[in-house]
Amino acid sequence: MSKLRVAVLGAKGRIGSEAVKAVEAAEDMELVAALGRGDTLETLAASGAQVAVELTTPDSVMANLEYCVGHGIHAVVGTTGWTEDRLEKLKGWLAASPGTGVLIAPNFSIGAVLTMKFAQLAAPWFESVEVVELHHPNKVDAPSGTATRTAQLIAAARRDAGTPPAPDATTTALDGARGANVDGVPVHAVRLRGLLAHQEVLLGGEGETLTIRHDSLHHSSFMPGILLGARRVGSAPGLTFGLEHFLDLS
Ligand SMILES: NC(=O)c1ccc[n+]([C@@H]2O[C@H](COP(=O)([O-])OP(=O)(O)OC[C@H]3O[C@@H](n4cnc5c(N)ncnc54)[C@H](O)[C@@H]3O)[C@@H](O)[C@H]2O)c1
Ligand SMILES: O=C(O)C1=N[C@H](C(=O)O)CCC1
Repeated sequence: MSKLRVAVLGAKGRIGSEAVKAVEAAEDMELVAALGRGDTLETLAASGAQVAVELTTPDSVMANLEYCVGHGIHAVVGTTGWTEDRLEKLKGWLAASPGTGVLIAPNFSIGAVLTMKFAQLAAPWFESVEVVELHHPNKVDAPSGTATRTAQLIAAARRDAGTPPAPDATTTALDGARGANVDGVPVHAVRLRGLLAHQEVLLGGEGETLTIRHDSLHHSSFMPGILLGARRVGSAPGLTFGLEHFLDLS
């Protein structure tokens, strides 16, 4: 059987370099290109890549995806920075390239995907909910893509269930003291040397609290999700947002 031809964008980065190793080690895949900043995207088409794994930076991801989708190359995207505007633009490119698939995964680790699922399930049952994400200090964006998505899913679950807003008597606060407001859910971002990627969802009700915590201790935690995404994305034309859709969790 022929191997899946995979390219990695952001190949010299923290997660990209790990993805290069994972693709090289996968028996059903061939690494056909490994691009860093400044390398020409034409290498992708010339290499015959079927899937591009996009692990660059929020300022690079759109141009890379425009090229991939325009050339019918499926993409598995871990890069953060997704706004409604960006998603609409991407959907426009995909509409013009029927058959091409893009998976955007705010987090490729199974534990983080399950954290989001558990948080969604628990959110309507507690008066209060806040998200704390903790990352390495080299991370350029805050809050994390995972925390933003988690808060959005929590907010949607509470809205669907008719849960009232969380109580909060704060009338005076230093800027930022109550975190960022993501769809009404406070999200707090910690940057600390020694950490990689961690998240807590704190839920509180009368006389009880529930804490859902996930820790990615090594970039290897993201690799099974990336490889799964690369294997599945070609059979999922259009945009898929969230690895859970390939895990049959939703
Ligand atoms: N979804 C997930 O599970 C997951 C996990 C970890 C990191 N991330 C995200 O992945 C992205 C990368 O994270 P990182 O920690 O590896 O960052 P990093 O800065 O270590 O790596 C990014 C790399 O991309 C390169 N790059 C920038 N523009 C490029 C371009 N146009 N073409 C090719 N390469 C380019 C940079 O030079 C750098 O080497 C971030 O957005 C991060 O939040 C996602
Ligand atoms: O290290 C990073 O940067 C990470 N980014 C993603 C995010 O913003 O959620 C996933 C976790 C690691």
